[in-house]
Amino acid sequence: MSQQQQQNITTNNATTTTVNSKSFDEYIAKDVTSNRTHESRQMIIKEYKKIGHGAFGTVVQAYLTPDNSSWYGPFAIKKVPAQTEYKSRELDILRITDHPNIVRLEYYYTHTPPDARNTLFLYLAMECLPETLQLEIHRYTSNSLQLPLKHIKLYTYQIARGMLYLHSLGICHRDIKPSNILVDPQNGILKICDFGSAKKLEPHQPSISYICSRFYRAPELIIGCTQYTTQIDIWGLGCVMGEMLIGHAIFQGEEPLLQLREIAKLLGPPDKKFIFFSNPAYDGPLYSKPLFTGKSNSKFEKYFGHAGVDGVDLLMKVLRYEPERRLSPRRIMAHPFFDELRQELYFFPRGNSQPKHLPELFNFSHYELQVIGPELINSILPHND
Ligand SMILES: Nc1ncnc2c1ncn2[C@@H]1O[C@H](COP(=O)(O)OP(=O)(O)OP(=O)(O)O)[C@@H](O)[C@H]1O
Repeated sequence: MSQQQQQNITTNNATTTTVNSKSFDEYIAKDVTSNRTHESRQMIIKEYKKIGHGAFGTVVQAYLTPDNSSWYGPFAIKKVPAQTEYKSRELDILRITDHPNIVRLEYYYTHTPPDARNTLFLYLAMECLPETLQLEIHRYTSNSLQLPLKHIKLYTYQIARGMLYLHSLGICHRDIKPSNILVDPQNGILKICDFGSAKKLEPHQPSISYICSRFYRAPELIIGCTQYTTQIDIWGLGCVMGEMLIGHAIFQGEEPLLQLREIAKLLGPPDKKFIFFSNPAYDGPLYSKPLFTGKSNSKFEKYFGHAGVDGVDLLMKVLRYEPERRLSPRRIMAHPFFDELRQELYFFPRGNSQPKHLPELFNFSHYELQVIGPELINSILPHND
């Protein structure tokens, strides 16, 4: 690379990164608002590379500069069509959330790209993590390997901690799946991302049931329930944990209604009462005849036995038809499956023969301590004996 092609960039971590300026797409945004100081100013945005795209927009890695000399980033910038009549829920939620396991919004702005025929876009500049959990799972399965159990514990615990925070604010993510979970496999940090489907659920207010990606949809959503709770995310957590254990999605329905059949293959047939209370008008297939002989416990043991007794126990307490019987996030965090994280401080990141310190898992804020409550805190915190 020639001297002219190179450009030194000082990131907000005060490190210097050399990037190939040829691949940059550059533009000026007039009102870039900092989510830390709430001040707005003009900035130059240099897009570096595309790192993801989904149903609602694209995500690029980019750097920001107010003066062409100090550079901030890299950020993951998500571009979505700006909703002019009503405000973006994703922006509203990201602006108020502040938690180690929730992706952090650093800046936001609107801008009309030259090729967009006057369409206004909203840009969300978030902290950038190197991978999604989907990619991390794929790395292991494509090499016929299993994700180490300690990594599964580390990731599941952090999903539950992120959910504890979100749910305490009444926010339901509504699209929990491995591609919406960001990880840094080298330090074990996990953050939940993509709040494009998230909503603050109000008691007794209906919400649409056609939400969440098919393989991760809770049974009450499949049945058409519109008065669901944040416990739909707990179902998603169970599906993600199961996927980390077996290397592929655990319930792979070929079409929406067949999804319930896949669930019945593991849990047994759903109870009539559960169907009625989820949606009295449901007229889809019931799968009321057992699809296997024997007990559901032995099915769990057969598929997830390598998670150990505690792992199977946790999964069975999370993947339950009745939402109110699924464990809450704080009870998940207190489950003995995570005792290893409370006892041993180190883990081996992928590809490392040297152990590394686990990320901070118990640095609870005053708010989190209140949400956890005095009766559970001792089961969650590590013991010094
Ligand atoms: N903060 C981030 N750091 C790194 N990569 C990210 C970040 N945010 C998003 N991505 C990447 O971009 C992808 C799409 O982001 P996101 O899920 O927010 O968009 P979406 O349009 O809602 O997608 P989908 O329709 O798949 O839910 C993610 O799966 C991930 O690969």
